[in-house]
Amino acid sequence: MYSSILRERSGTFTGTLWSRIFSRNMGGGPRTFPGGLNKWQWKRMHEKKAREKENKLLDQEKQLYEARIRSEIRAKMWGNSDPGEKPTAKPSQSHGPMSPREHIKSLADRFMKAGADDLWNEDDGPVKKPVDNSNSNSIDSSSNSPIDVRRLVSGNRVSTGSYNSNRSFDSRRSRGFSSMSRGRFKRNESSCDEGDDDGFDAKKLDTLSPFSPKFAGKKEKVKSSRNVNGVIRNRGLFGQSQSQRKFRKNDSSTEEDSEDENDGNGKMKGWIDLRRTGSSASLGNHDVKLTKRANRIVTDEELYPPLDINVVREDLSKRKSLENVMEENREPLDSIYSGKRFDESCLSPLTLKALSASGIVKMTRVQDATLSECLDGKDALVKAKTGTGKSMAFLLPAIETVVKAMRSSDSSVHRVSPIFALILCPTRELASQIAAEGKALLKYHEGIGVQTLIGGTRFKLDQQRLESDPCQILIATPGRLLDHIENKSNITSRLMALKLFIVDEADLLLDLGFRRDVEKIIDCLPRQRQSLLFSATIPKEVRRVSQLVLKRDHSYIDTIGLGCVETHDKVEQSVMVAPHESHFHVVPHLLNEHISNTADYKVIVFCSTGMVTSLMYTLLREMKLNVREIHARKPQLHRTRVSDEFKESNRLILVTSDVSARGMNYPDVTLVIQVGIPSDREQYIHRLGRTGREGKDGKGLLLIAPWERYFLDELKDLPLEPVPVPDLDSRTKLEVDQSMAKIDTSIKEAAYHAWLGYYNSVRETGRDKTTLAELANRFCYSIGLEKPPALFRKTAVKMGLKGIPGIPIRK
Ligand SMILES: Nc1ncnc2c1ncn2[C@@H]1O[C@H](COP(=O)(O)OP(=O)(O)OP(=O)(O)O)[C@@H](O)[C@H]1O
Repeated sequence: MYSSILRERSGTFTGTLWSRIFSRNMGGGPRTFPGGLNKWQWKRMHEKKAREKENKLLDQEKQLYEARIRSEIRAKMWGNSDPGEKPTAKPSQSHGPMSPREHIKSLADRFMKAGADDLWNEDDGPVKKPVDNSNSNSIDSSSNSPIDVRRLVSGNRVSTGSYNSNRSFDSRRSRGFSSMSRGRFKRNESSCDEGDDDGFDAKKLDTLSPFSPKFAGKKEKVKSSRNVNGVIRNRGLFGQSQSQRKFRKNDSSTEEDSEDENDGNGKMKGWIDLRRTGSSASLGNHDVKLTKRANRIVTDEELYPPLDINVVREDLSKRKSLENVMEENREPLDSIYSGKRFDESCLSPLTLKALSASGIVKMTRVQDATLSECLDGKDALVKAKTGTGKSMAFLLPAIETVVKAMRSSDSSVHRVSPIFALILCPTRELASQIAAEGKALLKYHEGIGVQTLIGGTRFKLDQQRLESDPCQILIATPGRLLDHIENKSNITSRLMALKLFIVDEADLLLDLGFRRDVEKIIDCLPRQRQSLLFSATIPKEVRRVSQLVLKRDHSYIDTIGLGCVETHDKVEQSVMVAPHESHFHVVPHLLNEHISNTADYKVIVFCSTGMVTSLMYTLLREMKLNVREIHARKPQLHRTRVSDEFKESNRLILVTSDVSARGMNYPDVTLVIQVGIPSDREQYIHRLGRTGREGKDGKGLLLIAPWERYFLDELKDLPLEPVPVPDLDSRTKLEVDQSMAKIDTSIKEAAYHAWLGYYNSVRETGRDKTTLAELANRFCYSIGLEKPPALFRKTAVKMGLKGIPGIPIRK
């Protein structure tokens, strides 16, 4: 479904993780998985297993840590750093720590080397020599004065003023561990080791032993044993000791700071800080030497250092909340959104501002899947379900292309103002709708304009409009654009600067009806351009002819996925098979039923042709239903007005032909009724797609005659439920008959001719002309005509109906 994003490049499928998983698991492979699981159950099962595994690993890590602490403490008790060795009575002099002076000198040497900046970390700072007040013989007690390592080793850097400690710390931090991994590292690295531990406080121990519950409650005891020698190994590198925090606050330490550290609990800090002055990388071998400290006596308290269970809890809760945040951001599998935000993309700030002004934050799956590819300038053929934001998916790259082109192009080079992005779409209403969306996205981009070139308006007015207003993005229907190209308006020269060519509803525009026009338009465009084709349906033939527009190495981005249904799960689909004669009775009945069950109803009724639409509209209007009509025979002004009205309102019925089937975004349509078979499977999907947009619910009903059943074969992979023909009460029947009787005969005759023309053009029904004539006659009687109206001879010849019984010809 949505989350399966398949990319095909030059015949090979590549792409995101999911596309790879699906291309492996789904593409040509089984649709169900062991245990009869479907792919989502299979995926969820594996995600759960991964989580469990991760938790198990964390537990193991804790246990290992505890074991390690215990074994090291045991070793200290025996006076040997290696738990496996025999206990020794005296500390080994050969492994004693180097003196602080030596240590600092080695650090200084290392830190002063060219390019050693990045060896500094936030722990580099004022340290002082630890005071040996117990049995340690390994520390040089002669030097008591505080030592600022940074000052010591980087005097010249400080004096030149080029060293910014804070900046250095931040950059270090940003390169370093995440807080979680730091935390975990801290636990692993902070083990007890031999060495001076004078002044070593319980807080330090807290961070050392976070796991074993038997250590809890020993804190007080430890406080009383501060004079016990002991160093926390590497703790200074990753732990958050008090002195570190203090140091971070004021990295150029004062004498006062140092004095504080010299007394009481601060005694050991000096030594710890000294150890903290370099990363393990910076310390190199010196660090190794330091860890091999003289043995010392370990008290009971130290043997069982207090476990701060709160630290563990905090760690775990942090981890949990992180998981929760991730879980929250994860979109449900049937959501149209991907979870990615627009501000994570590289759209220009003004576009982002416009998006957020419209309340648009998250990308839909198709936008997420295509945006980076489109912004990279690659050609793409994109397939995504209806109402999932394809228009925005191509408008955003169009805007960014214009922004880039305007930034780089010298306006004096162009004699005429250039059009950088051209969008072709099949209908006038769709062009206007895309233009409106484009204008909203261009709200903050001054000097960038979007214009339409659509039929039904005056040619001259088009030209004036194009010249007076800025227009770098042009949205056009093929016929009208071709008119302009062929009439040698300056559109051809303006198109020479074109960078991006987009074809919306690409399968329709590359189909025979439009292909000629599209080919002629392409001939006028520069060859060096990016091209994008979008549609909710892309049959195989269209993939083949897409080469007309796209480069050979284009991407194929399919957010629906191989083998997945192209319609929305949330849209209930049903089919009703009723005799043709009863269709004009059934439709009002269904509408009345829906209206009484749905407070805010909004219904679209699709009819096969404009004239049949007109007849249906007139009938429903006669029956006092709140109804509007749009079809190609209506003047453009009427079409625009009705389209806008239907967008804004509810409790309205729109009767329409296929002019409204594609792309039209009428929000919150509750029911789509298709009367008679659509021209093909794709058209069924697009008509149905007027409901259930933006992930909402919807209903669709296909009403066909028994002889149209063959068409269901084309939809057999879609979840269509057969529903019975309703019992029509005599009152409704009478009401329909009376209303039909009131309708002008010319409307009915036109409807008959249109009906005949439509079914004659459908391959399956047009083959057998005699049967077609019989069916047409039945239709004719069902709409209240006494006899079929005659055809013009020329028309009959064209349709292959001349001489067919039941088809009268005009004398
Ligand atoms: N990221 C987004 N967040 C919220 N709403 C969005 C987003 N992207 C698009 N929309 C809205 O979703 C609606 C449907 O979008 P659009 O008409 O582009 O769908 P479509 O995929 O082109 O449909 P069709 O296949 O019918 O042409 C529009 O109202 C649009 O403004």
